[in-house]
Amino acid sequence: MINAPTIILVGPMGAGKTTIGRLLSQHLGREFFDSDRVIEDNAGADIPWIFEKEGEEGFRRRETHALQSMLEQDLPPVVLATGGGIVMKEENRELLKHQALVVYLSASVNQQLQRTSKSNNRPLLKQGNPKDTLKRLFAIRDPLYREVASVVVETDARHPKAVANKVLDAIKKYLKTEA
Ligand SMILES: Nc1ncnc2c1ncn2[C@@H]1O[C@H](COP(=O)(O)OP(=O)(O)OP(=O)(O)O)[C@@H](O)[C@H]1O
Ligand SMILES: O=C(O)C1=C[C@@H](O)[C@@H](O)[C@H](O)C1
Ligand SMILES: [Mg+2]
Repeated sequence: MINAPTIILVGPMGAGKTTIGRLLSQHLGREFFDSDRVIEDNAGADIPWIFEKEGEEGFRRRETHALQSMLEQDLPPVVLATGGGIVMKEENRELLKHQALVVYLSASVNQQLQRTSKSNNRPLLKQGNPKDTLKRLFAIRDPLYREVASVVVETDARHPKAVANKVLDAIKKYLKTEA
């Protein structure tokens, strides 16, 4: 068991934040949350519906609200997976940097493309060519993920369990250097 604050996973669509977050929470005996699910539960609607009715701007407002309310609650430390665009707002980045231990799960654009190709629930990948979109988002967001993260873990060509173990090792190493 490790004595870490709330662990927040950031990274692009298909990096595996939801998948790895769930594995980490099981390993650590912590509760698991996913900001995308919290937004959907609060809205009583799914993400494609929110994008359609309220635009990306409406979704981002809901995302900030979900992040704030998760971090403001006096919960024991949890594992929180976030949506790929959480780093786009400066106020979110400030919350992430100061209120949690942030792990950036990185993945190449080809790997992101492969992992997102089977599902239909990411509205940003429904407009135009998904590979071009992922490339464009990567160029904007990679520096922002790095800005907020204490730990960066590369996920390409690794089984989810191997990624989760790598994250745990990286967190332990980080906490030792911080002590
Ligand atoms: N390390 C991995 N190896 C193989 N497949 C993976 C790995 N990590 C995740 N996947 C698969 O990739 C798909 C996307 O993963 P996941 O939903 O966890 O990504 P995400 O980062 O949460 O994306 P989003 O930002 O859209 O929420 C899932 O089908 C998952 O099973
Ligand atoms: O990368 C993004 O901007 C997004 C990623 C998903 O997790 C969802 O939060 C939503 O589809 C937007
Ligand atoms: Mg997810």
